[in-house]
Amino acid sequence: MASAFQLCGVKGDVYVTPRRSFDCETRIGFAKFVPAGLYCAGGVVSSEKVRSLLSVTCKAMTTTRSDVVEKKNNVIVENGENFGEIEKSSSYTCVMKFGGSSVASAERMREVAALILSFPQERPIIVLSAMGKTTNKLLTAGEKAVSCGATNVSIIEELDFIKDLHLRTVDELRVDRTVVSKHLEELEQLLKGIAMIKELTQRTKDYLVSFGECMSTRVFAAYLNKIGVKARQYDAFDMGFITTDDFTNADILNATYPAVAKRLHSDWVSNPAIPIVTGFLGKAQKSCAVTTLGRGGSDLTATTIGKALGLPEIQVWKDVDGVLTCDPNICSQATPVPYLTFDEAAELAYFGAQVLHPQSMRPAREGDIPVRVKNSYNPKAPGTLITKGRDMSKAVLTSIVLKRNVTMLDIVSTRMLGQYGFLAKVFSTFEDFGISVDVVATSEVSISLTLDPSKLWIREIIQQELDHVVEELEKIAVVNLLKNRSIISLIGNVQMSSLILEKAFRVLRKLGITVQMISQGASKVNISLVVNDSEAEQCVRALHSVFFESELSEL
Ligand SMILES: Nc1ncnc2c1ncn2[C@@H]1O[C@H](COP(=O)(O)OP(=O)(O)O)[C@@H](O)[C@H]1O
Ligand SMILES: N[C@@H](CC(=O)OP(=O)(O)O)C(=O)O
Repeated sequence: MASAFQLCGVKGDVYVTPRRSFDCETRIGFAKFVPAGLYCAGGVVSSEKVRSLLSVTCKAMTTTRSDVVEKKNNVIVENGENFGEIEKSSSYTCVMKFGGSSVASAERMREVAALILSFPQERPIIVLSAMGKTTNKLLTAGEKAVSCGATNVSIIEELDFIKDLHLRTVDELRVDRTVVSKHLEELEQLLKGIAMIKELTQRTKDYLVSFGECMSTRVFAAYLNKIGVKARQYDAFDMGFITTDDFTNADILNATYPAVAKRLHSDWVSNPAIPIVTGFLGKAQKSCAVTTLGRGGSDLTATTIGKALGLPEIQVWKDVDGVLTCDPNICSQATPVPYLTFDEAAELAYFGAQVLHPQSMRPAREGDIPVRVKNSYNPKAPGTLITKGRDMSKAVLTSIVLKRNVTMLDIVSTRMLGQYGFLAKVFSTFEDFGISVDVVATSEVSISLTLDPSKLWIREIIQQELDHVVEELEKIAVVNLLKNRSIISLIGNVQMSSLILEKAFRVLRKLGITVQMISQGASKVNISLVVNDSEAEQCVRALHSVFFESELSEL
């Protein structure tokens, strides 16, 4: 049965008093991570939930109203009812993912270790990406190997860079070089193999880039063990991450959840150690080869583990103060967004905000596990908390996202088919060619749509596929293919769509921009506008000023 509480906390403390009000399960976690100062939140949570969360998250509990909830010798009593012993959770309390920039050097790894240890009440699972730009360097090395000849592999600049980075890091951390030396040798052998067969398949690409995460996690685990913190390295492809065989963009299969939970639980029970897991990687269900989850896929690794273990919180540590109102590389004035819903975050990620992997919100939403986006360079910043719901009554616009280099198709029916037949034929054509569609706007006899560029990254195939699609559609329609377009997504409260559109179009009219397509999805959190690539950044900056930079909001 649900009981009513108000929770106020400083780090490590939770005060519980009676109150009605909103869902606060996630705010308990918030109190936990505010490094200094007071935070208050009210909420309705079940007694059971409070008990389990407190047991996990709080070092100490202090009561402000001892008649309601108190802690006596580790026993929670609520309104006189005894809920029994507060049990420390037997295994993990959260998952913490650190991206490439967070573990880019020995110094950064030391800082991340210190950061993890600054939460002594946590028993985290750590997910790491490859160090810095290692993934890009590996891909470039692979492409160079295709044409450089087997005898020239050792002089590929990127291979040198990767060797130097990892050897320098282990030396600086004073861990044994053997931690990475075998992988570095194998990497060179692999590049020689690619050079000999003069081909870099999608499957080989995945195996190639896996060296990045395999090495960063080994280095970090060795460092933790060296400083006396027991850690255990895991390759995701050997610990239960089962995926489709879609190399370079594999989907995680449901069998992953029980397999990962079982492995992590049983290892903890038999020999507790902090797990250090490779992000981004999996094992293909059919071929058993190493797969990757798409660029930025370590976020998805983290949320998958969070769901598998039903953890109270998933943390993704980045190099920015959370999800921002816009890409800071486009708008230097972008500011952190304190709260987001899973839907908003998913839409934002899908429509191109690099900060989160497009699929990463799915496991968190399914498991209803709060995701906190934090800055490993600035841990005191509150970051962004992503949950199922938030107070939208005052929300207008949350964030502006830009997706560049999009291909758009205008398809006008020649009326050879009826309306239903026309729409069905158009979409079945895309299905037949395995091309996914992003934004759609339709009228009775015409459709405008954009194609998802992430699915179209092998250039030669794109053109060929597009030619076939157009050829097929021209049997029933006049087709106009428009390249170099951008989607500007306005993520926010679509209940306010009239206000958002009024403001947005005022700005765009002032700039003399023609919007070529507009779409408001059923998700109710996103309005998408399509403009020319060449005008897009200027539009985004102007929209950002009008919505987020108050002194210019009268534009
Ligand atoms: N809306 C946004 N909010 C925050 N960061 C964004 C946004 N859009 C783009 N970015 C970029 O995403 C980067 C963080 O994502 P990413 O590089 O994948 O992090 P990591 O490698 O640490 O996981 C930031 O440095 C920033 O440049
Ligand atoms: N290393 C992989 C996976 C990843 O998630 O990286 P990051 O967390 O640095 O975005 C990539 O670069 O895509």
